[in-house]
Amino acid sequence: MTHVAMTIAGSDSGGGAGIQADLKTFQELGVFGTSALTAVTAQNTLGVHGVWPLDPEAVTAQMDAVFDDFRVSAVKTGMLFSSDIIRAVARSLEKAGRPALIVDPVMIAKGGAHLLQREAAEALVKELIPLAAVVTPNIPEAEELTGTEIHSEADMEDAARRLLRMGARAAIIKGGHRTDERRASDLYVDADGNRMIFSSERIATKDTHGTGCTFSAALTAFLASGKELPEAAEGAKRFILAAIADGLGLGAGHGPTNHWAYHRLGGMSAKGGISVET
Ligand SMILES: Nc1ncnc2c1ncn2[C@@H]1O[C@H](COP(=O)(O)OP(=O)(O)O)[C@@H](O)[C@H]1O
Ligand SMILES: Cc1ncc(COP(=O)(O)O)c(N)n1
Repeated sequence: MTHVAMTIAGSDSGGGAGIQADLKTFQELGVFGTSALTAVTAQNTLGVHGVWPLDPEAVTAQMDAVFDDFRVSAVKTGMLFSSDIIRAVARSLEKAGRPALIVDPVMIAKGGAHLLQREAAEALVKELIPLAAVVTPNIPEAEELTGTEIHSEADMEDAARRLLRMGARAAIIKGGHRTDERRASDLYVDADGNRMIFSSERIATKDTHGTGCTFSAALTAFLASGKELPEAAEGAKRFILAAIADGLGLGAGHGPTNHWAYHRLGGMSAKGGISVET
Protein backbone atom coordinates (compact mmCIF):
# COMPACT_ATOMS: atom_id res chain seq x y z
CA MET A 1 0.00 0.00 0.00
CA THR A 2 1.29 3.46 -0.91
CA HIS A 3 1.22 5.92 1.94
CA VAL A 4 0.82 9.64 1.21
CA ALA A 5 2.20 12.48 3.37
CA MET A 6 1.87 16.23 2.95
CA THR A 7 4.20 19.07 3.90
CA ILE A 8 2.93 22.63 4.33
CA ALA A 9 6.09 24.74 4.37
CA GLY A 10 8.34 27.27 2.69
CA SER A 11 10.68 26.65 -0.23
CA ASP A 12 14.42 26.76 0.55
CA SER A 13 16.26 27.44 -2.72
CA GLY A 14 19.36 25.92 -1.10
CA GLY A 15 17.57 22.59 -0.82
CA GLY A 16 18.58 21.71 2.76
CA ALA A 17 15.49 22.81 4.69
CA GLY A 18 11.79 23.54 4.07
CA ILE A 19 9.73 21.79 1.40
CA GLN A 20 12.85 20.40 -0.29
CA ALA A 21 14.14 18.68 2.88
CA ASP A 22 10.68 17.33 3.60
CA LEU A 23 10.06 15.83 0.15
CA LYS A 24 13.55 14.29 0.00
CA THR A 25 13.00 12.72 3.41
CA PHE A 26 9.54 11.39 2.51
CA GLN A 27 11.01 9.85 -0.64
CA GLU A 28 13.88 8.21 1.28
CA LEU A 29 11.38 6.64 3.67
CA GLY A 30 9.15 5.25 0.93
CA VAL A 31 6.25 7.65 1.43
CA PHE A 32 4.67 9.57 -1.46
CA GLY A 33 5.17 13.30 -0.78
CA THR A 34 2.66 16.04 -1.57
CA SER A 35 3.04 19.70 -0.65
CA ALA A 36 1.43 23.07 -0.10
CA LEU A 37 3.91 25.93 -0.43
CA THR A 38 3.49 28.84 2.02
CA ALA A 39 6.38 31.07 0.93
CA VAL A 40 9.36 31.26 -1.35
CA THR A 41 12.71 32.01 0.27
CA ALA A 42 15.92 32.93 -1.51
CA GLN A 43 18.35 31.11 0.72
CA ASN A 44 21.70 29.33 0.75
CA THR A 45 24.02 27.95 3.40
CA LEU A 46 25.08 31.50 4.33
CA GLY A 47 21.61 32.84 5.09
CA VAL A 48 18.16 33.97 3.99
CA HIS A 49 18.31 36.66 1.30
CA GLY A 50 14.58 37.21 0.84
CA VAL A 51 11.13 35.92 1.82
CA TRP A 52 8.01 36.11 -0.37
CA PRO A 53 4.91 34.72 1.36
CA LEU A 54 2.06 33.36 -0.74
CA ASP A 55 -1.50 34.58 -0.54
CA PRO A 56 -3.34 32.46 2.09
CA GLU A 57 -5.86 31.61 -0.65
CA ALA A 58 -3.09 29.91 -2.61
CA VAL A 59 -2.22 27.80 0.44
CA THR A 60 -5.86 26.80 0.89
CA ALA A 61 -6.22 25.93 -2.80
CA GLN A 62 -3.12 23.68 -2.75
CA MET A 63 -4.25 21.86 0.40
CA ASP A 64 -7.83 21.39 -0.83
CA ALA A 65 -6.63 20.12 -4.22
CA VAL A 66 -4.52 17.43 -2.53
CA PHE A 67 -7.12 16.49 0.09
CA ASP A 68 -9.89 16.26 -2.55
CA ASP A 69 -7.97 13.62 -4.48
CA PHE A 70 -5.61 11.73 -2.12
CA ARG A 71 -5.96 9.89 1.15
CA VAL A 72 -3.27 11.70 3.15
CA SER A 73 -2.05 9.67 6.14
CA ALA A 74 -0.03 12.42 7.86
CA VAL A 75 0.53 16.16 7.40
CA LYS A 76 3.40 18.28 8.69
CA THR A 77 3.69 22.03 8.96
CA GLY A 78 6.97 23.96 8.80
CA MET A 79 7.43 27.65 7.92
CA LEU A 80 3.96 29.25 7.98
CA PHE A 81 5.04 32.92 8.10
CA SER A 82 1.81 34.73 9.08
CA SER A 83 -1.28 34.35 11.23
CA ASP A 84 -3.43 34.57 8.08
CA ILE A 85 -1.67 31.55 6.58
CA ILE A 86 -1.94 29.68 9.91
CA ARG A 87 -5.70 30.29 10.01
CA ALA A 88 -6.07 29.15 6.38
CA VAL A 89 -4.10 25.95 7.17
CA ALA A 90 -6.21 25.23 10.26
CA ARG A 91 -9.44 25.67 8.28
CA SER A 92 -8.35 23.29 5.51
CA LEU A 93 -7.24 20.69 8.06
CA GLU A 94 -10.64 20.89 9.80
CA LYS A 95 -12.38 20.54 6.43
CA ALA A 96 -10.26 17.49 5.62
CA GLY A 97 -11.35 15.78 8.86
CA ARG A 98 -8.26 16.56 10.94
CA PRO A 99 -5.60 14.24 9.47
CA ALA A 100 -2.70 13.26 11.77
CA LEU A 101 -0.76 16.52 12.19
CA ILE A 102 2.91 17.11 13.02
CA VAL A 103 3.56 20.77 13.89
CA ASP A 104 7.19 21.87 13.57
CA PRO A 105 6.86 25.45 14.83
CA VAL A 106 9.54 27.00 12.60
CA MET A 107 10.20 30.57 13.79
CA ILE A 108 13.70 31.87 13.17
CA ALA A 109 16.33 30.60 10.69
CA LYS A 110 19.79 29.82 12.10
CA GLY A 111 21.08 33.09 10.59
CA GLY A 112 18.38 35.11 12.43
CA ALA A 113 15.77 35.72 9.66
CA HIS A 114 12.15 35.60 10.84
CA LEU A 115 10.30 32.74 9.11
CA LEU A 116 7.26 33.39 11.32
CA GLN A 117 6.10 36.93 12.00
CA ARG A 118 6.35 37.76 15.71
CA GLU A 119 2.61 38.24 16.22
CA ALA A 120 1.84 34.89 14.54
CA ALA A 121 3.12 32.75 17.44
CA GLU A 122 -0.22 33.32 19.16
CA ALA A 123 -2.15 31.96 16.16
CA LEU A 124 0.11 28.90 16.15
CA VAL A 125 -0.80 28.24 19.79
CA LYS A 126 -4.52 28.88 19.32
CA GLU A 127 -5.16 27.34 15.91
CA LEU A 128 -2.65 24.56 15.27
CA ILE A 129 -1.24 23.18 18.52
CA PRO A 130 -4.70 21.92 19.59
CA LEU A 131 -4.88 19.92 16.31
CA ALA A 132 -1.38 18.44 16.69
CA ALA A 133 -0.64 14.75 17.18
CA VAL A 134 2.86 15.97 18.00
CA VAL A 135 4.65 19.32 18.16
CA THR A 136 8.44 19.45 17.70
CA PRO A 137 9.98 22.79 18.81
CA ASN A 138 13.69 23.41 19.27
CA ILE A 139 14.71 25.10 22.53
CA PRO A 140 14.18 28.76 21.48
CA GLU A 141 10.81 27.87 19.88
CA ALA A 142 9.70 25.98 23.01
CA GLU A 143 10.70 29.00 25.14
CA GLU A 144 8.72 31.37 22.92
CA LEU A 145 5.60 29.16 22.76
CA THR A 146 5.48 28.46 26.50
CA GLY A 147 6.90 31.73 27.87
CA THR A 148 9.53 29.82 29.89
CA GLU A 149 13.33 29.66 29.93
CA ILE A 150 15.00 26.33 29.26
CA HIS A 151 18.37 25.58 30.85
CA SER A 152 17.97 21.96 31.94
CA GLU A 153 16.23 18.68 31.17
CA ALA A 154 13.66 19.53 33.87
CA ASP A 155 12.94 22.82 32.06
CA MET A 156 12.51 20.89 28.79
CA GLU A 157 10.00 18.60 30.46
CA ASP A 158 8.10 21.51 31.97
CA ALA A 159 7.83 23.19 28.54
CA ALA A 160 6.76 19.90 26.91
CA ARG A 161 3.99 19.42 29.49
CA ARG A 162 2.79 22.99 28.90
CA LEU A 163 2.47 22.14 25.18
CA LEU A 164 0.32 19.12 26.14
CA ARG A 165 -1.88 21.43 28.21
CA MET A 166 -2.23 23.68 25.15
CA GLY A 167 -3.83 20.71 23.38
CA ALA A 168 -1.03 18.79 21.60
CA ARG A 169 -1.25 14.99 22.04
CA ALA A 170 2.56 14.73 22.26
CA ALA A 171 5.57 17.04 22.34
CA ILE A 172 9.24 16.57 21.49
CA ILE A 173 11.60 19.30 22.68
CA LYS A 174 14.71 18.97 20.49
CA GLY A 175 17.97 19.56 22.31
CA GLY A 176 20.24 20.48 19.39
CA HIS A 177 20.71 24.03 20.69
CA ARG A 178 22.10 22.91 24.07
CA THR A 179 25.63 23.02 22.71
CA ASP A 180 27.16 22.84 26.20
CA GLU A 181 25.81 19.27 26.48
CA ARG A 182 27.96 16.34 25.33
CA ARG A 183 24.99 14.51 23.76
CA ALA A 184 22.16 15.71 21.50
CA SER A 185 19.09 14.73 23.55
CA ASP A 186 15.43 15.22 22.65
CA LEU A 187 12.73 14.96 25.32
CA TYR A 188 9.43 13.23 24.42
CA VAL A 189 6.19 13.32 26.43
CA ASP A 190 2.66 12.37 25.43
CA ALA A 191 -0.88 12.56 26.73
CA ASP A 192 -0.82 8.81 27.50
CA GLY A 193 1.79 9.36 30.21
CA ASN A 194 4.93 8.30 28.30
CA ARG A 195 8.17 10.19 28.89
CA MET A 196 11.35 9.35 27.03
CA ILE A 197 14.70 10.83 26.12
CA PHE A 198 16.11 10.01 22.69
CA SER A 199 19.75 10.82 22.60
CA SER A 200 22.83 10.46 20.40
CA GLU A 201 26.40 11.63 20.39
CA ARG A 202 26.71 15.32 19.46
CA ILE A 203 28.51 15.49 16.13
CA ALA A 204 31.04 18.30 15.78
CA THR A 205 29.91 19.97 12.54
CA LYS A 206 28.64 23.31 11.32
CA ASP A 207 26.46 21.56 8.71
CA THR A 208 23.13 21.54 10.54
CA HIS A 209 20.98 23.52 8.11
CA GLY A 210 17.54 21.91 7.98
CA THR A 211 18.04 19.45 10.85
CA GLY A 212 14.69 20.39 12.40
CA CYS A 213 12.80 20.11 9.08
CA THR A 214 14.44 16.79 8.29
CA PHE A 215 13.73 15.36 11.75
CA SER A 216 10.03 16.31 11.65
CA ALA A 217 9.68 15.09 8.04
CA ALA A 218 11.11 11.69 9.03
CA LEU A 219 8.70 11.61 11.98
CA THR A 220 5.83 12.41 9.58
CA ALA A 221 6.89 9.69 7.13
CA PHE A 222 7.11 7.05 9.88
CA LEU A 223 3.66 8.04 11.19
CA ALA A 224 2.24 8.06 7.63
CA SER A 225 3.51 4.54 7.09
CA GLY A 226 1.73 3.28 10.20
CA LYS A 227 4.30 3.44 13.00
CA GLU A 228 3.04 4.71 16.34
CA LEU A 229 4.61 7.38 18.47
CA PRO A 230 7.11 7.06 20.17
CA GLU A 231 8.62 4.42 17.81
CA ALA A 232 8.29 6.95 14.98
CA ALA A 233 10.24 9.47 17.09
CA GLU A 234 13.06 6.96 17.58
CA GLY A 235 13.15 6.34 13.82
CA ALA A 236 13.30 10.08 13.15
CA LYS A 237 16.21 10.43 15.59
CA ARG A 238 18.09 7.66 13.75
CA PHE A 239 17.36 9.33 10.41
CA ILE A 240 18.66 12.75 11.50
CA LEU A 241 21.73 11.29 13.22
CA ALA A 242 22.72 9.51 9.99
CA ALA A 243 22.02 12.68 7.95
CA ILE A 244 24.23 14.83 10.21
CA ALA A 245 26.96 12.20 10.68
CA ASP A 246 27.40 11.59 6.95
CA GLY A 247 27.59 15.28 5.98
CA LEU A 248 28.10 16.46 2.41
CA GLY A 249 30.31 19.52 2.94
CA LEU A 250 28.22 21.68 0.61
CA GLY A 251 28.28 25.48 0.64
CA ALA A 252 30.47 27.94 2.55
CA GLY A 253 28.14 28.39 5.54
CA HIS A 254 25.90 26.02 7.51
CA GLY A 255 25.59 23.22 4.96
CA PRO A 256 22.64 20.85 4.51
CA THR A 257 22.46 17.34 5.96
CA ASN A 258 22.66 14.18 3.88
CA HIS A 259 19.13 12.99 3.26
CA TRP A 260 20.24 9.68 1.73
CA ALA A 261 22.64 8.71 4.53
CA TYR A 262 20.05 6.74 6.52
CA HIS A 263 19.71 4.17 3.75
CA ARG A 264 23.38 4.15 2.94
CA LEU A 265 24.11 3.32 6.58
CA GLY A 266 21.49 0.53 6.70
CA GLY A 267 18.25 2.25 7.80
CA MET A 268 16.49 0.88 10.88
CA SER A 269 18.90 -2.04 10.99
CA ALA A 270 21.70 0.40 11.89
CA LYS A 271 20.92 0.19 15.59
CA GLY A 272 23.99 1.99 16.87
CA GLY A 273 24.19 5.57 17.93
CA ILE A 274 20.85 6.15 19.65
CA SER A 275 19.94 5.61 23.26
CA VAL A 276 16.40 5.64 24.58
CA GLU A 277 15.84 6.41 28.25
CA THR A 278 12.46 6.20 29.96
N1 LIG B 1 25.48 18.38 16.34
C1 LIG B 1 24.48 17.47 16.39
N2 LIG B 1 24.76 16.15 16.50
C2 LIG B 1 23.79 15.22 16.57
N3 LIG B 1 22.48 15.54 16.56
C3 LIG B 1 22.12 16.84 16.46
C4 LIG B 1 23.10 17.87 16.36
N4 LIG B 1 22.45 19.08 16.25
C5 LIG B 1 21.13 18.80 16.26
N5 LIG B 1 20.91 17.45 16.41
C6 LIG B 1 19.62 16.76 16.41
O1 LIG B 1 18.93 17.21 15.24
C7 LIG B 1 17.54 17.37 15.51
C8 LIG B 1 17.15 18.84 15.27
O2 LIG B 1 17.65 19.57 16.35
P1 LIG B 1 17.66 21.11 16.69
O3 LIG B 1 18.97 21.66 16.21
O4 LIG B 1 17.39 21.23 18.14
O5 LIG B 1 16.45 21.69 15.87
P2 LIG B 1 16.31 22.88 14.80
O6 LIG B 1 17.06 22.43 13.57
O7 LIG B 1 14.83 22.97 14.62
O8 LIG B 1 16.91 24.09 15.43
C9 LIG B 1 17.35 16.87 16.96
O9 LIG B 1 17.05 15.50 16.94
C10 LIG B 1 18.72 17.14 17.57
O10 LIG B 1 18.96 16.37 18.72
C1 LIG C 1 12.00 27.51 4.12
C2 LIG C 1 12.66 27.19 5.41
N1 LIG C 1 11.99 26.47 6.34
C3 LIG C 1 12.58 26.17 7.52
C4 LIG C 1 13.86 26.57 7.80
C5 LIG C 1 14.48 26.26 9.16
O1 LIG C 1 15.56 25.41 9.06
P1 LIG C 1 16.06 24.53 10.30
O2 LIG C 1 15.44 23.18 10.15
O3 LIG C 1 17.55 24.49 10.16
O4 LIG C 1 15.63 25.19 11.57
C6 LIG C 1 14.54 27.31 6.82
N2 LIG C 1 15.81 27.75 7.04
N3 LIG C 1 13.91 27.61 5.63
